[in-house]
Amino acid sequence: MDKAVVLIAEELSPATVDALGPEFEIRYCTGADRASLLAALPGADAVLVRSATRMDAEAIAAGTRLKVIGRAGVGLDNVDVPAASRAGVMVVNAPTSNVVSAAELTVGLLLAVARNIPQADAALKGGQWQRGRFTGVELSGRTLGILGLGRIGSLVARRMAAFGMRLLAHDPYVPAGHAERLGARVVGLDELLESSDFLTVHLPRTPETTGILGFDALQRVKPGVRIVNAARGGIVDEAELYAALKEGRVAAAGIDVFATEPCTDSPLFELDNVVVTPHLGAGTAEAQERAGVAVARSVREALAGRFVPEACNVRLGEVDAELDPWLALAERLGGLFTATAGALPGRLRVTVGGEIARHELAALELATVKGILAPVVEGGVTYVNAPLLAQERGLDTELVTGAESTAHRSLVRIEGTLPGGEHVSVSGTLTGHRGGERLVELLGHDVDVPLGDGLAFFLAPDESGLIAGAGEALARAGAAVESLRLARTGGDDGTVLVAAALAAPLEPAALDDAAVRMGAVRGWGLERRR
Ligand SMILES: NC(=O)c1ccc[n+]([C@@H]2O[C@H](COP(=O)([O-])OP(=O)(O)OC[C@H]3O[C@@H](n4cnc5c(N)ncnc54)[C@H](O)[C@@H]3O)[C@@H](O)[C@H]2O)c1
Ligand SMILES: O=C(O)CC[C@@H](O)C(=O)O
Repeated sequence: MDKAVVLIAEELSPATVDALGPEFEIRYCTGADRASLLAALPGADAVLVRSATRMDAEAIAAGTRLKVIGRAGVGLDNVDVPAASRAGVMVVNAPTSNVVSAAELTVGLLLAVARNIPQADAALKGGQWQRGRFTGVELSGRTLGILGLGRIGSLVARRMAAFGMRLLAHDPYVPAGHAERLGARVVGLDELLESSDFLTVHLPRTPETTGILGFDALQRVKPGVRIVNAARGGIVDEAELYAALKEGRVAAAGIDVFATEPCTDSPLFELDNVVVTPHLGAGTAEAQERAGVAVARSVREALAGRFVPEACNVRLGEVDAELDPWLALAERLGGLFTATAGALPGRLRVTVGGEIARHELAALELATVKGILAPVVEGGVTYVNAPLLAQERGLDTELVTGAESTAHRSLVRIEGTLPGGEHVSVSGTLTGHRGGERLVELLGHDVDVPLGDGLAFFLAPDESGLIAGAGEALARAGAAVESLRLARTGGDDGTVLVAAALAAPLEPAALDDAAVRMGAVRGWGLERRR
C-alpha cells in the first residue's frame, strides 16, 4: 500500500519529521511560492505550514486528497478554516507551542525600544562610540498598557511586573479577576491609550482589531509612548504609525509583524526610532520543536482517521482518552447500521449505557454519524464534515445516555426507522483487557460475535439444518468460514439471524449466491461496498 504523503511547505524543526515517523512519505515545497504550492498539493494527504503559506480556498481545492492542514504555530489567519471544513479537511494547530517565545520577544522589543540597543549596536559596529545619542528610559515605575490579555498578553504581564512596571490591560473578553491576579488593572481602550508609557499589542487580527491602533487611537496616546507589536501586522496601521513617529507623538516602536509579509521594504525602516524583526516571535528552537511535534502528532491521528481533540474545526472540546476505543466501535457500528439498513433513517438514536455514559459523549455521537455516512458519501467523511453532511441528508441524531446496561459494562446502541417503516438497530460493546469490539445485537436478534472485517449476515426462515446448510452454502460461495452463529432470540418476524465470521469479506455476488443457496431472504456484509 502506498504511504500517505505529508507535504512540508515551510521550514520546520527536524523533530517534526521524527515525530511523524516512517509511515509517511515526506515531500517538500516552498509554500510562499504559489506555483510550487499548487503543484505539490494534489499529491498530499496532509500539508504542514507556518505563517507564510496561504491555504485559501483555491489551495484547499487543489489538495484533492487533502485530509489535514497542520499549522505549526498559533495563528490561523493564513488558513481558510471554513473552506477547509466544507472540504472535510481537518485543521490542526499548536496554540500554546510558541507563546513563551512570543512573550520573550516582546520583552526584548520593549527593552530595545527603551534602551535603543539595536541602534547602539549598529553605530558601534560602524565605528561610533556615541553614548549620549542612545540615552534611553527605565521600564521600572512606568506604565505598560497591554492590549489583549490572552495567553501571550498574560505572560508579558507577569514578566513586566518583575521589571517594576505598572500594568494596565484592555481586554473585554477575559473573565473578571484574571487581570487582577496578574497585577494588572482593567481599563477601557481610551484610558489605556491615554495613560500608557509603553503599549504592547497581543490581539488576534480580526475585523474588530484590524487598524485598532490607527489614526484616531494614535491621536489619543500619551505623548512619547513606545509601542510594540509582536501580534499580527495590520492591527497597528503602519502608515499612521509612521506619521506619529515622524511627529514624535510616538517616541519609538518595536515591530515584529507586518500587514504584508514577507516585508523587506517599508517607510518604517527609514526611521531610527524603529526596531524591526522579521516575524521572529516563534523563532526559537524550543517553540519550533514544540509546534512541529504537536502538529505531527495531530496529523498522524487525523490520517489514521482518528478523532483529534485539538482540531480547530471540530468543536467538541476535550475528549477523554478512555473514550477512544468506543469512538472506533461507534464508527464501525455506524457502518454496520448502513450496511444493514441500505438507507438512511430520518432520525437516528444513539443510546449509550453503562460506565462510559458518564463521559461527555458528543464525539461518540459524531463518530456514529461518520460511520453511518462513510459508506454512502463520495469524497470521504471526516469528523469535520460529518455534521454538515448529516444536515444535508436530513439525518437528525439524538443522543440518549444513562440507560442501564445489565449484560455489559457499557453498551452502544444505534437505531432508526427507515423511510419504508423498517426499524433497524445494532448494538455493540468492548470486552476483555484489549477491548475487543463485539456485536451483541442486530435487528433485534441477540448475537455475540467479534466485529471483524469478514462478518456476513443472513436472515433465513427458522428451519432445522440451517446451520449446516449455511456452512455449506458459504463454502460453495468460496468463503473461508471461521465460525457460524444462529441468533434465534429477539427477532419477531419468524426469521433467524445467521452471523458468519469469515477469514475475509465476501464479494457482493458471492454473498448473494450464499444467501440463495441457504434459502435466506437476504444476506449482507459488515460494510456496504460502493
Ligand atoms: N510574532 C509571532 O511570531 C507570534 C507568535 C505567536 C502568536 N502571535 C500572535 O499573538 C497574538 C496573541 O496570541 P495569543 O496566543 O495570546 O492569543 P489569545 O487568543 O490567547 O489572546 C488574544 C486576546 O485578545 C483579546 N481580544 C480579542 N479581541 C479584542 C478586542 N477587540 N479588544 C481587546 N481584546 C481583544 C481576547 O479576548 C484574548 O484574550 C495573536 O495575534 C497571535 O497570532 C504572534
Ligand atoms: O513563525 C511562524 O510561522 C508564525 C508564528 C506565529 O505568528 C504563529 O502564529 O504561530
